[in-house]
Amino acid sequence: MAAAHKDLEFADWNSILLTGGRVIDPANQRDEVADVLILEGKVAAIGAEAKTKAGEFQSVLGSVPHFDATGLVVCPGLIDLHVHLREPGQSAKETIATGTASAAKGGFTSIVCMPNTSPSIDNAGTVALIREKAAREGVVNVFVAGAITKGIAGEELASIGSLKAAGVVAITDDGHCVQNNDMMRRALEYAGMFDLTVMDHCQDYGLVMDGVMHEGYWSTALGLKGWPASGEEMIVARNILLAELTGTRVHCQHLSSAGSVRLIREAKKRGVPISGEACPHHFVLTDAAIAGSEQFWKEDGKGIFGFENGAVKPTWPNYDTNFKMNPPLRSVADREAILEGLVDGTLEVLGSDHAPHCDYEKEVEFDYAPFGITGFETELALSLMQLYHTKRLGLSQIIEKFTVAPARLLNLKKGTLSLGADGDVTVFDPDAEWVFEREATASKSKNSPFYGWKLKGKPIMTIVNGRPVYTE
Ligand SMILES: NC(=O)N[C@@H](CC(=O)O)C(=O)O
Ligand SMILES: [Zn+2]
Ligand SMILES: [Zn+2]
Repeated sequence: MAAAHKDLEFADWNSILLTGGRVIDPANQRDEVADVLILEGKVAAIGAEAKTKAGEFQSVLGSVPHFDATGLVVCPGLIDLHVHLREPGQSAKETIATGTASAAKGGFTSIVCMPNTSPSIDNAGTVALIREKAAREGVVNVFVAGAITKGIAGEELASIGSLKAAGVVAITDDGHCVQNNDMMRRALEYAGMFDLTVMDHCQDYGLVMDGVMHEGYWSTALGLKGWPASGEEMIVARNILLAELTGTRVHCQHLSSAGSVRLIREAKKRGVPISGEACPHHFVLTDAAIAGSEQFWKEDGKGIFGFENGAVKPTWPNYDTNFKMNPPLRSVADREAILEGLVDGTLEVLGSDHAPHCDYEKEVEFDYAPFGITGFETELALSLMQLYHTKRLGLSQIIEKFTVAPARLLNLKKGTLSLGADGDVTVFDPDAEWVFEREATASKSKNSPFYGWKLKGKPIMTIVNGRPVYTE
């Protein structure tokens, strides 16, 4: 692999020439070996003229840094539309600095942070605070999602117009879910007026109650309170009906169940403005992981993940709180349905739901641990493993779900390598094998279930506005 970049001091530059990589830009239906030139933060040339232009520029302003991307994929900077940065108020878990460093390490150039902070992002002042802080301390582009309701408490609508004016790219009560259907209807009507996407964490409180894992065989075997899939599907169905009623798009976040995929597939066929997102943990793991069941590890160990290498040992009962997230890991059938939804386009975007929590919070009984796991640094590899290395999808289709699809959903001027576009680029090796180590994560929190896993697919360079912010 090329190591030329190690000798260069990139920090002063916002121009770079990437040569010999496989350039995949789904927005422009491009998939070919080509050179890419970023000049002063913008995509300046792709193909034969990249070198010529770099030469011209060079003679005027000195040499343009060069990276040999032969054998690597060069694509528009990846976007993660569902992440928790924990500022303001929860900086023991994560900060904008550490969260964006982890994003860069995962290959992401743009991220959308959720409003369940302390205080929540339900007013223009807090939006401004985060945007200013992100501009100063963040290493990737940070877009902000505002709250639907004040304090994400579900009782009174937030000032949606002023949130939009302050620059939010969407609204959601993520972490919570607006239970009152009329309030959700009004939120959709306002959001429609302001041309703002509404994202929703789909959870019916009555059905879910104090459930901590998927309701099924394993919740019974482990003696843990179950959370039925219908607790998610009920709200997905509600969102479909309200999207239809109001004409405003609703994006259903972190879907985990077969029924949700089925509902969205059917609604889309009728032209309802609805969309869905999948997170790697839901299409890689199942609830049997919480039991540490032999069955789970054997079943998957035979497959692409190579647990037989001894990285992860089945232990019964496991109760590892790093397998606890909202919504929960579900059954094998649910996992398959999420994969099918990704393959047939029902679920058009991938997101991490990067949700950092401190060790002391997670190191308690399963019932008491907070929901959520970190995700930036394993997201690309797990997606490639479950979708590309298993031949379910091609690279271009996967990259689409990480670039142009989320950009379109949120009206972001990102996600393409069109001439003149922002110079955000991700360079990755789809075949590189590596082990995810706890000591290596750039996140402030360590709550991942994937340590010790042998992964395949690795970000090599993350470029934001022409500047490498991460190099392998
Ligand atoms: N997903 C999670 O399990 N946790 C998220 C909240 C959320 O995304 O709903 C968190 O903020 O910790
Ligand atoms: Zn959520
Ligand atoms: Zn979330």
